[in-house]
Amino acid sequence: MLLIEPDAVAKIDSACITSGIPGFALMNVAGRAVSAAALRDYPGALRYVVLVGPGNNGGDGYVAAKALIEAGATVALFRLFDGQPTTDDAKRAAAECACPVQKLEEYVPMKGDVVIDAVFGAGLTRGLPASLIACIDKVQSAGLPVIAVDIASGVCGRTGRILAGALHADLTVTFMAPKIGQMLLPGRIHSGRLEVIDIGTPLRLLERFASSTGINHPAVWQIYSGPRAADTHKYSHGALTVFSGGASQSGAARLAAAAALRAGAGLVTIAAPTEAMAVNANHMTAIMLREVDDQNDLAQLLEDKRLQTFILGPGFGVGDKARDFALALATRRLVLDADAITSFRDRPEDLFDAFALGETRLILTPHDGEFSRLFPDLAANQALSKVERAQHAARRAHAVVILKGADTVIADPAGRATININAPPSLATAGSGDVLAGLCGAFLAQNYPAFAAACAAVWHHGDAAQRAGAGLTAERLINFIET
Ligand SMILES: NC(=O)C1=CN([C@@H]2O[C@H](COP(=O)(O)OP(=O)(O)OC[C@H]3O[C@@H](n4cnc5c(N)ncnc54)[C@H](O)[C@@H]3O)[C@@H](O)[C@H]2O)[C@@H](O)CC1
Ligand SMILES: [K+]
Repeated sequence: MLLIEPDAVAKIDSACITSGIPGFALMNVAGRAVSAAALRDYPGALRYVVLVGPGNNGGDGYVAAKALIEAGATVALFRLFDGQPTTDDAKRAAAECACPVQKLEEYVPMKGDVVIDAVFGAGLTRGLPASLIACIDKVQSAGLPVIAVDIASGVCGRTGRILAGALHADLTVTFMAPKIGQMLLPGRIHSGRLEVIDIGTPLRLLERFASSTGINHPAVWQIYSGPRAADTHKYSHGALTVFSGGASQSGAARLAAAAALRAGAGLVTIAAPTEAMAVNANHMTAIMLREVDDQNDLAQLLEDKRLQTFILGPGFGVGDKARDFALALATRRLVLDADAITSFRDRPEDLFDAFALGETRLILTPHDGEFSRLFPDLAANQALSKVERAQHAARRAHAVVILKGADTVIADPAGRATININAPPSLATAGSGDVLAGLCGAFLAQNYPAFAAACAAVWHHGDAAQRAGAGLTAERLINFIET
């Protein structure tokens, strides 16, 4: 699904005007859509309270207030102090709205009020004024329902961050396409339910100005996921090797391996050190086992050219061995997770250089902590959104980066990115990351390009968790993977 950045809103607006679609016509559709949503969702409201700001977001608010009055509703309109309309369209909308204007400071919440937030939209450039923050506190502590126009005031449409105070909306009526800041946290939480209204912007303009970031969706990998041919062979469906840690840390590799098998990898092998052979053998049936202690053993293993895909990290332990193994695997496809990521803390460029040439074949799966060990400067840069951090990291590492969290972002070195939105909070459970690494390996082994493999893995991870429901454990999650 398309996403847009706040900067694009103004560009689309002026391109519409050039195409003969006046901005005021768009504003009219937008404002009327807000009014319709308010009447539909809150037909029992005693009063609709419209809060308006100085720009076109305020303009939408005047249009909504006018439409609500025409529908016979009781409406009160409060304007941000110093918030006289500044744009021609907003001036016209204000002039056409018969509702008396009061100062924002004068608003006293009453039971039965439904608040419509049309103070700031895509044009918010700095933290909210004190009078608005005070008003937000009043609204929020009165527990009134809030409908945000385009985006909840105070949420940055690019980063999803709160610049200084922000409303919590129950419903956001947004226009053209969702904004990136409505998909990233905490902006997604502040948006409440999101309704996207087509206000008549031509699709060609939307596509021209849309972000290279989209919502993660099966369309990204669909073309690689067709049914297996009748003459299929387990090697043609991907031989995947997962490295196990020592005897007491081998569970993580088994979770990854089991998830990979479930997600369609043809042949899954655990490569374990001698001390972990027995424990792995006792816990596995369909998964093969191979003894690999050191670099010599690994070199021997790599002589088998059918083995093209590897997972290194879950339960593996931090240190030289993880680093040496990763570098030895640099000509193959590799999912680098957990401890193996941390192992490059002191010399991340060794890893990045090793995978610099040829097709993208490295997938990194850091959570925030691991990310900050490999990319400390990007992690500390508060100006960057989570999407931008992942994009910069992917370019630098010549890798697909899965920056995990409740709003996982997947980015590739070419600048493509998706934001995943199907993961329930229950996924924050021990071993869940190992299952994700296994899914990445499974799709990579089935010859999906790295970006498609990562997107598919993250989506199926969330999808399985949704179907598994409450009481989620990593073992249970694997049983709900359906590809
Ligand atoms: N295609 C379009 O572009 C359309 C845009 N529409 C609406 O227009 C909105 C964007 O309009 P604008 O670009 O006018 O942006 P806003 O309505 O968000 O407001 C921008 C104004 O607020 C001021 N401002 C920004 N941050 C401030 C702060 N912290 N304190 C005080 N003042 C601040 C700016 O100087 C500017 O005057 C969208 O969100 C949407 O609601 C709709 O009318 C439909 C069509
Ligand atoms: K708003």
